Amino acid sequence: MSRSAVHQQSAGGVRGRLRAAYRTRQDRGDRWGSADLTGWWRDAELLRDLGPALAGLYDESPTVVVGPVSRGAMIGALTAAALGVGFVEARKEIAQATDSDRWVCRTTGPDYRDRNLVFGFRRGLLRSGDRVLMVDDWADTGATARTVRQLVEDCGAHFIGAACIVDGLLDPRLRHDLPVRALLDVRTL
Ligand SMILES: O=P(O)(O)OC[C@H]1O[C@H](OP(=O)(O)OP(=O)(O)O)[C@H](O)[C@@H]1O
Ligand SMILES: Nc1ncnc2[nH]cnc12
Repeated sequence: MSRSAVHQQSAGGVRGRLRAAYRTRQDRGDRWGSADLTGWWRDAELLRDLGPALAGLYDESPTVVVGPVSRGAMIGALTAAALGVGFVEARKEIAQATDSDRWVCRTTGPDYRDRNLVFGFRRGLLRSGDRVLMVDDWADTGATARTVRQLVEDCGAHFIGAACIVDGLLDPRLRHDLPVRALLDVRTL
């Protein structure tokens, strides 16, 4: 059985527990409400099991994990620890320390809140031979995942794909094209 097939079996329990701990916060008259993910991080067993479950979404072994701040960085670090590889934050504030401190930066297309955000990290954190797994909690427009993919490719590294907790992709083609894999489909929450 492949690595992802083995992991997918054990991820079955994680999926059920994620659904049970998820809440939509909604006032009367509010059509959509907002997603409350805090229960996922508050549950010690879920927190322990999330990294291995996300790590198992792809068979290809990464050499490094990249996670966009803030929630992508938190669960990205859990996933990197489960895989035994290092972790790179994709930061929203570019904090170049000196003129010689080279960063790679890219601006997203409109994200789920219609923002164009600048993401980046120190150029030296990725090598051209790296195989990179991106981790995030949620994919919606895919703008964040697309931008991280560009940053990885700017470094000459290989983008394996995005491993997310929730697939809420508005454009289903991105699932294959980026690619994006997730533990939960938004319609099952
Ligand atoms: O597919 P997209 O439309 O790009 O949306 C996905 C991004 O949106 C959320 O981040 P958010 O900006 O809410 O940041 P946070 O993790 O700091 O809360 C989420 O963590 C993803 O990074
Ligand atoms: N609808 C949503 N709820 C919470 N986080 C998100 N990130 C992107 N879309 C989101």
